[in-house]
Amino acid sequence: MPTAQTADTPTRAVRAEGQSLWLDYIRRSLMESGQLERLVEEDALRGLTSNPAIFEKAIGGSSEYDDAITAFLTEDPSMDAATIYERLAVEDIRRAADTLRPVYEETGVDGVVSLEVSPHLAHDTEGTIEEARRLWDAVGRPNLMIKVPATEEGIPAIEQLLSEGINVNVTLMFSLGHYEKVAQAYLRGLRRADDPSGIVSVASFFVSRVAREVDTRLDERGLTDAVDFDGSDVAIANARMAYRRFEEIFHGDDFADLREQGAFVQRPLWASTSTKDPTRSDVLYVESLIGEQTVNTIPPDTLDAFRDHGTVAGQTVTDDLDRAEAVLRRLDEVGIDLDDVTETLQARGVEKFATPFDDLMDVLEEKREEITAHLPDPISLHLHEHETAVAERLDAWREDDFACRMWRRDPTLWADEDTPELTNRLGWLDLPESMQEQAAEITAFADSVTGDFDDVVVLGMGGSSLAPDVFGRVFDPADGYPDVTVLDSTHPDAVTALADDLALERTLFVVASKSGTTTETLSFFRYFWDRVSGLTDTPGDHFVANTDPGSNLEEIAEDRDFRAVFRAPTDVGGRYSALTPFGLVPAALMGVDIEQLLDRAWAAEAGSDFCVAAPNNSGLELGAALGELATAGRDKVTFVTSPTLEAFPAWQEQLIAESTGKDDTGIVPVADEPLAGPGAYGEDRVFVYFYLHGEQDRDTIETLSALDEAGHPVISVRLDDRYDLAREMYRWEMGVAAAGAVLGIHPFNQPNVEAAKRLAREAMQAENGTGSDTHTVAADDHDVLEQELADWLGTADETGYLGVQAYLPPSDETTAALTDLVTALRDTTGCATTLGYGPRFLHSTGQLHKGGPPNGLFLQLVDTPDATGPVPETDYTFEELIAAQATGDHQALREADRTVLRVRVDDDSLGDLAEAIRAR
Ligand SMILES: O=P(O)(O)OC[C@H]1O[C@](O)(CO)[C@@H](O)[C@@H]1O
Ligand SMILES: O=C[C@H](O)[C@H](O)COP(=O)(O)O
Repeated sequence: MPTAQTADTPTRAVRAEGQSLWLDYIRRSLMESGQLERLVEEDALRGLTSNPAIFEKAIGGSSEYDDAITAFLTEDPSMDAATIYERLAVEDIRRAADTLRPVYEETGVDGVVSLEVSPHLAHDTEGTIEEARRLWDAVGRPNLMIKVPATEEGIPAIEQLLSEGINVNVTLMFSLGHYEKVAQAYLRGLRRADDPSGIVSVASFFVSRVAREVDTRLDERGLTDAVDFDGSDVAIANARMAYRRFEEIFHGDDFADLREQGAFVQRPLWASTSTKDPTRSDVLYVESLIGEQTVNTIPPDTLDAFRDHGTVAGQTVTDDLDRAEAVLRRLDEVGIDLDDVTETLQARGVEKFATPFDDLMDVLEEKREEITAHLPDPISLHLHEHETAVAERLDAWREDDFACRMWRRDPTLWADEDTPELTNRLGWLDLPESMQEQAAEITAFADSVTGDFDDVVVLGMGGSSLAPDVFGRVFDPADGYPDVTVLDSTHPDAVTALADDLALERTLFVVASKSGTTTETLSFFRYFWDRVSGLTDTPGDHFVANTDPGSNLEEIAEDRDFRAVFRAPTDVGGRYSALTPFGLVPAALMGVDIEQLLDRAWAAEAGSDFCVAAPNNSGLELGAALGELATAGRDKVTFVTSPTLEAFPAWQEQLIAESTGKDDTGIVPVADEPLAGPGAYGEDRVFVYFYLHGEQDRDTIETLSALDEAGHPVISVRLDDRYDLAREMYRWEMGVAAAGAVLGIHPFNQPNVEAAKRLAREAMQAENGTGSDTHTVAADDHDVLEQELADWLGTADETGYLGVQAYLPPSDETTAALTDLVTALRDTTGCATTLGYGPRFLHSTGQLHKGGPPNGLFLQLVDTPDATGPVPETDYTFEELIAAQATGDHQALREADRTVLRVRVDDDSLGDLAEAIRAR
C-alpha cells in the first residue's frame, strides 16, 4: 500500500470537502508496522471499520496471529475458538483505537474504530445488546463504535445502546426505508441518553452490493441494453436520496432539540464502496458520493486507486438529484422492485458475514487443535546450578536404557534382583489403560447408589485414603451426588464428633485397606458397623470395601454382605494407588468423571512412556531433578499451591516421604508451612508450586520469583482444570520412583512403619500402654517446658528439620494453631518443618522420621481426650489405641536415635507453646 507524499492528494482534498475517509480493513501488522499511523498523517485517514469477513482474512488467512493464539492456549488450553477470536479482535481494535485516538481527541467524531457484533445475533435484540455492552467494556476505549445491523431486531438494540452512551455504527443498510428507521432510532436513543453530546454514530449505507444486484436483475430480464442506466446508477441514486433525507432530518426541526444539547449528527457512511465490476472505474463510489458530514470507508486497494487517480469534484453527493429520482422511477417502471432488492440484500448480508465468521471459527478450532498438541508441558523447572547434574543424570539414564528397563519391571534399577516388594509393585505404570474397564463398572455402581446417600465416608489410612481426601476437597460433588470425607484419626473426640455429625441412615462407608489388617481402619469399621446395626437389619447396605483380593477385609465384607467389594490390583502399593479403586471409587461416588481422570493420567503416561528416552521423558526429568537436588543438599521439597489445590500436598507428602525416607537418606516434604521470603529459608530447599489456571495470585508469584532469584530451585506446575490432578499424580509417581534410583533406595517398601506398629501393639498389651511412664512435659509447667524446649531446640541442625506430631483431634482451629507453631519453629531455627496429625502421619511421614536422614527433631503433642469410645468387637478403646500409637512411635523414634520431646497440651496451650518458641 503506497502512501501519499504530498499534501494535495485526492485523499486530502476529500477531507477539505468535509468528508472523512476511513479504512475498511484491519490486521495486526497494520498497527505493528506503523502503517496506520502513516495513513493518518499522509492521507488524512480519519477512522477504521472491520467486519467478520475482514477478520476472517486477517486471522484465518495468515500465520500472523499464531504466536498470540499459542500464548492464549498456553495460559488456557481449553479456550474455545469464539473466545480466541474475540480476544484477538479486541486486541487489534484497541491498538487501532489507540493509534487513531489523537484524531478522536481533535474532532470528537472521527478517529473511531468499529467492531461488529456476531452476525448470528442479527435477529436477536437482547443478545445484540448484551454482546455490544460486553465488547464495549472489553475494548474499553471511548473511540470505539459497535457495529449493529439495521435489521428489524437490530433497530431497538441500536436505540438502547445509544441511550446508554455506546457509540454505534449501524451496518447493513440498503434502502431509504432502512435509513428512515435508523435515523429515528438514533433520535430516540439520544433523547433517552443522560447526555447526548459526545455520542458518535454513523449509518452505513451499502452501495456496490445494490449495483450488483440490480445489474443481475436487469440481466435476468434481458434489460441491460434496453435501459439508459445500470446498477451503479441505481446504487448512487439510492445513496444520494438517503443523503437528501439526512439533510432534511439533521438540518431541520427534527434534530433541533438535540442540536441545542450539543449532540452530533449521525453521519451517513458509504460502505461497500469498492467497485466489484471491473468494467467500471475503481474509484466510482468514492468520486460520486463526496459530501459534507459523510464518511466513506474503503479497503486498501480502493484507497490506493483513489490516491493515485481519484478526482474530487466538489459535493458530488448532491449532484443531479433529478436524474437520481428519474433512475429510480425508471427502475420501478421496468418492473424491478427496489424494496425487494434491498430487503434481499439485507438478509443476504447477514448470511454473507455469518459464513466467514463460521469459517473463521473452524480455522481457529483447527489451529487450536494443532497448537494444543504441541503445547509446552505445563511444568517448568528452574534448577540454577543443578541443571548440569540433572542433564548428566538424564544422559546417563539414556545410555543405561532406564526408561525401557522401568517398563520391563527391571528391579536392578533400585536394588538386587530378588528384592521383595519391588517388581510386584510396578503395576501403577499402566493403570491409566488397565483401569479403563473397571472404571466403567465403578461409575455404574456410583450412579446406582447416589440417591440413597448424602455422605460418603472413607475409613482408611495413608495411601488408602489420601487420594480420596484430595478428590473430596478439590472437586465439588456433582449435582445430586454425596459429599466425600475421610476418617483417618483414632482420636476419640474426632470419631465421636464425626458420628454425631452424620445422618447415619444416609451415609455410605467405604472401608479401604489394601492389607485388610490395618488396626485403625478395622477399628473405624467396627465402630460404625455397630452404630449402623443399631439402625437397620441390613447394615451391609451402608458399607463398601476397597481391598486386595483374598484379604481379611474381603472376607469380612463377604461375610457381612457389604453393598459392594472392589478389588484393587495387587501389584500396586498403597501410595501409588490413587488411580485404582482406592482413589476411583470415592471419586466416582461424588460424581467425578473417573474416565476423564484416567485420560489425564494417560497424557502423563504418554510423556513418560515405554522407552521415551530419558531427556524427553517428563517423569524421569522430574525424578532426576528431585534426586540430584536432594543429593546436593536441597532435600526439603516445600509445597505451595493455589487455593483450590490446598489438599494436594498431603498426598505428595506420603508419596515422597514413605517412598524415599529410608536407609538414613530421603527427601523431606514440607507441606504445611506458609510461604515466606528468601530470608526465612536455608540452602536446603526446593519450592514446588501447583496452581490451578487462573488462580495464581500476585503475592505468591512475587515471592516465588524472589526465591528463584535468590538461587532456590523452583518447580511450577500448572493444572488447567481439576482433572489434571491425575496427570500430576502420575507424573510425580514416576518422578519419585526415579528419584529413588538417584538416592540408591528402594522406593516401594516402608520398612520402618512396621516397627512403630509392633511397638504400638506391645504398648496396647502392656499394663501402662497408654504411655504414663513415657517422659512427658505438661505445657502449663512453664519452667520445665522452657528448659526442655531449650535443650531440644539446642540440638537442631540447620540442615535438618523439625517434625510436629499432633495426636489431637483434627479441626480447622487446631490446624491453624499448629501451622502457627511450625512457622514459629521455622522462623526461630531456620529449619524446615513437617506437621502431621497422629496417627495419620504414621502412614505418611512416619517412615521418613525413623528411616530417613537422621537429622530430624520431633515434638510429640498429646492430650487428654474428652470422649471415650470402646471399639466394638475388641477389648480396647479409641483412647487406648491413640495413646498406644503415640507411645509406640515415641519408642520407635528413640530406638532409631531420634530426639523427641513429648508435651501434653490442652485447648489453649498450642498458642502458648508457639509464643514460648518465639520468645527464645
Ligand atoms: O491399605 P492398608 O493396608 O490399610 O495400608 C494403609 C497404609 O499403611 C501403610 O502400609 C504404611 O504406612 C501405607 O503404605 C499404606 O498406604
Ligand atoms: O462497514 C463496512 C462494510 O462492512 C463493508 O464496507 C462492506 O463491504 P463489501 O460490500 O465490499 O463487503
